Amino acid sequence: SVKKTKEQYLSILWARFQELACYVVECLTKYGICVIDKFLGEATGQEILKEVLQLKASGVMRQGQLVHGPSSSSNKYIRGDMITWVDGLEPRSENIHYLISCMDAVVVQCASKLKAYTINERTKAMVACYPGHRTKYVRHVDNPNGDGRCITCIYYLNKNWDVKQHGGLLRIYPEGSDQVANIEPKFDRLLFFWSDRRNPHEVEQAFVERFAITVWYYDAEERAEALKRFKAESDVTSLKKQAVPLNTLKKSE
Ligand SMILES: O=C(O)CCC(=O)Nc1cc2ccccc2cn1
Ligand SMILES: [Mn+2]
Repeated sequence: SVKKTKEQYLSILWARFQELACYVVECLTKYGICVIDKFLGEATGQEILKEVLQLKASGVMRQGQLVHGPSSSSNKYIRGDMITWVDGLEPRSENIHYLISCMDAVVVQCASKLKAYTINERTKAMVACYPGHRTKYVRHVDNPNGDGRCITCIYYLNKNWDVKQHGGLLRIYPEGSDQVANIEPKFDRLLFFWSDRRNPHEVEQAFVERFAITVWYYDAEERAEALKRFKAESDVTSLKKQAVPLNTLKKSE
């Protein structure tokens, strides 16, 4: 019956995410970075790309604002990405929602193996487009001051990407090492890295459109600390609003 096959499908998916999680935890622990290729397969990746292109066509994507900078023309020389935040429940976003659920399913399995963290929340998904014409993102740290984010998870959507022609290479400079990680923003590629000062990174100038979907996962303890600190400084509800509990593919579902 259909129900049977759906349950079988989900249990196969769940077993695969358990396997992936072991690899992710091993890589993160050893290198602080982990790349998984062919995460969802050609067809699903294609559907997600279609939904992202629709988002772009709908005009909701805005110039990425610097966290602490006024919006000025110089921004595009610091970060040229156009972004929009989605929770995947928007109309015509079923495949983006599926991607986020799969990211959550892998991270939930990792969480139980990452003793140093308690990961139970994440941001919404940030859909980013570098419009090309030499837009880039200067070297930065995602979470330099302990705002609670511990893992950055990026899914790339760029078919037949060739860095030599198209640019857009993500370069990560792991702290304390003279090695640089050069990550090509390849289609259906999933990337994890620690969000803190261990992983300064930059996006080299892109000559053609470059799409990615990013989710940041919170460590409960660091997040609680940050909220306490922010309570003194600003309206905490805005920060509270940003956190989403992980929507995992329940085994029983
Ligand atoms: O697309 C990539 O390969 C990575 C791009 C990247 O680092 N994006 C990014 C985007 C951000 C948006 C808001 C706040 C912090 C942010 C930090 N990093
Ligand atoms: Mn970043």
